[in-house]
Amino acid sequence: MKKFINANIYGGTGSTEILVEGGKFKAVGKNLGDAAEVVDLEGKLVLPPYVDPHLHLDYIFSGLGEGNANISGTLFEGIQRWSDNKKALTGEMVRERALEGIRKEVSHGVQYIRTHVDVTDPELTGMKALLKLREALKDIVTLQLVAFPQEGFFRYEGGEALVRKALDMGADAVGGIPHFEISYEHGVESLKRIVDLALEYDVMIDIHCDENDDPNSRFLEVLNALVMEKDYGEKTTASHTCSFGAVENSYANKMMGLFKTSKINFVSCPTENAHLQGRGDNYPKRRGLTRVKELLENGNTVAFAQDSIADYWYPLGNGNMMNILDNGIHLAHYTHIDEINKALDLITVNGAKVMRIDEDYGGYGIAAGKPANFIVLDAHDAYEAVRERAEVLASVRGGEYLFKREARRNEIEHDFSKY
Ligand SMILES: O=c1cc[nH]c(=O)[nH]1
Repeated sequence: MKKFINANIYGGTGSTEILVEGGKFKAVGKNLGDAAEVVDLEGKLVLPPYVDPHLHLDYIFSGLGEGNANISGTLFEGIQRWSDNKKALTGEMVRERALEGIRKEVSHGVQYIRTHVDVTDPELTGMKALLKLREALKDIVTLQLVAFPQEGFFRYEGGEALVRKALDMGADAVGGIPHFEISYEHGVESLKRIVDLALEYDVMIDIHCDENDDPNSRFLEVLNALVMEKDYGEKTTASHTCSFGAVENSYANKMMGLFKTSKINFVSCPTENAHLQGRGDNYPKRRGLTRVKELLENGNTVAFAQDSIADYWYPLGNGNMMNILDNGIHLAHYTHIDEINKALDLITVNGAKVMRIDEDYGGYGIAAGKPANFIVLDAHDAYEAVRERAEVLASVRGGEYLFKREARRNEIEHDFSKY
């Protein structure tokens, strides 16, 4: 039995001690009694592990070594360049890239990743490699795989059959990209078939949806209607939905009521979409984000995600979810003190809801009976953590350290008090 004392547990329960046994939380509270090993957390903030609910592990570093890998900085150039490049893709390349991406994310406190895997490839190279890693790495990180037809469910010849094949192989969710199909009708039809597939295979849905600035791009409306009718909103995620940040309020207000009914989830990728969107604008220039704050106020789950690391869509990124959060709350004006105090939800519990970790993966959160997975930040409360973009000092999985490091924040030696 191991006891962690002097913890400041995120969410304000007032509990300061955590008892761990057999890889699970045995108790969370105060004065919990003796344990063979006692770890003093010195009042640091303890929270469930970071969740990255949207990452392209098969693309990571594909854009490195090419200078500016995407000259226009647009989604469409990214897709074209990837399409050209992926012809040379091997399983070993995917394995190496994904492992490096996972290593980075885990070193920043992530323990749960939903990765979209491009299945518009007759060999399904990415899916095969990532299925192996999902199993091999399960004690370190939970990987959830989305069968994602990057070049189109219909637009890519045989796309639909490849999505089905990936589901047969064991993908956890089905994806789509209706705004990239060749017409609005094709996009709508792709969504209908994707929802049917999800019901047939009993898997979650995660759609790259309206990743553009076009206020008339209405695939979110269609997706929402389809899953609302089937009562499947809680198992569905609309990713990106950038165009919803460009629509008129009168339309958005109508949709908010429907989202409330369907309970559909949203994933926003603040750094990626600030980079990719607004490229056709002069000034004023759109921010590229969906209506994060308003959707949260509406009661829908919204989570932030990294999306890309040095690939054909985005030249930066390092798997640090605190960086994503910092960018996201600025771009979304989620900066009232009450919002900052709960902003960590966007990279923890909200992502966990999107991935259904509590329901389908044995539990998420710091409570008795759940897997003893948590992280410790170099801060004493949530406000300090977000303001300082606090570093992750430790990541614990199944009660054991994945890593532990010394705080670096105050490492400067100079004595400023003398001035
Ligand atoms: O943002 C992204 C990244 C990869 N692929 C997409 O379609 N969109």
